[in-house]
Amino acid sequence: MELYVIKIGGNVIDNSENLHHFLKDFSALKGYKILVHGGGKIATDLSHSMGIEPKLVDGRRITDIETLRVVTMVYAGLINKNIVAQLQRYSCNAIGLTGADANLIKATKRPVKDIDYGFVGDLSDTSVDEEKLSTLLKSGIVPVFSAITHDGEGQLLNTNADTIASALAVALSSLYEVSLVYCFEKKGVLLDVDDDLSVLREINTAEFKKLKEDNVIAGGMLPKLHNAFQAIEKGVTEVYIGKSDELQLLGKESFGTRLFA
Ligand SMILES: Nc1ncnc2c1ncn2[C@@H]1O[C@H](COP(=O)(O)OP(=O)(O)O)[C@@H](O)[C@H]1O
Ligand SMILES: CC(=O)N[C@@H](CCC(=O)OP(=O)(O)O)C(=O)O
Repeated sequence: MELYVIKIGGNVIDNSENLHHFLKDFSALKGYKILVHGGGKIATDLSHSMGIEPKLVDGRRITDIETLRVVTMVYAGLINKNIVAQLQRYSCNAIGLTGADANLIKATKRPVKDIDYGFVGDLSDTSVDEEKLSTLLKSGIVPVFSAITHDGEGQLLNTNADTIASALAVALSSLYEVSLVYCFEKKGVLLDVDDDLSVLREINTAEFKKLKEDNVIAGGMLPKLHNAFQAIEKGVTEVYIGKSDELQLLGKESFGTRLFA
């Protein structure tokens, strides 16, 4: 049985027109599906307006207790519930979740090494309860995960949404043929970040390494591809990175970049 795990990034969520276009196409996808959303840009903007200076290291947010409050409100509240309401409008019976709900994703607070990331959760191969998630899917419900997890001891944790999508895809690979799709505002992995026509239709691990060395791939694309390649190594059937308003092209050659081992 096939399952789509689709992640939508913060730049798309921040643009209501693009978000609606994406959610309409997501609703129209047939079969089992899970949506994972970020919202980093909105959390950053709101932090600024609350006088809390956002700090990110290699795309990961340093999450002190104040920041944890902001991201919980923004990701698990505002964004998650809006997305669920929009999906209901398109007759997609979604349920909005954090990892704490039904204990679906348990994380471990990142240990302090050179940097103290604060309340940031890391995932392991046993973090996801795939059996319980599968029960939800089989009852016709579409899970929508925000970037909030928990440690099982009462502590909420902020976890990168790309990582959550990858961990869900890997865990559910034992039960489904999983396609993991990262949707964002560009056409895929680009040779020139400002030119959508420069999209690479395929990349493998060796090419990724070379593109990294040549600084063709940078910023948020680095952890995204790292998560994506990990998913392939751990048994996910197919992984794509592509543009949020082209989801209807999924399964055709013209959608985004496909990753190979
Ligand atoms: N080679 C590349 N191809 C596409 N995007 C790239 C590339 N290198 C860097 N990027 C940047 O990575 C960003 C995506 O990462 P990020 O902002 O973390 O995504 P999201 O929040 O949607 O998960 C793009 O907006 C783009 O500016
Ligand atoms: C720990 C950590 O960095 N968490 C992320 C979670 C949100 C996210 O991943 O959002 P995008 O997909 O929009 O980047 C953050 O707070 O930015």
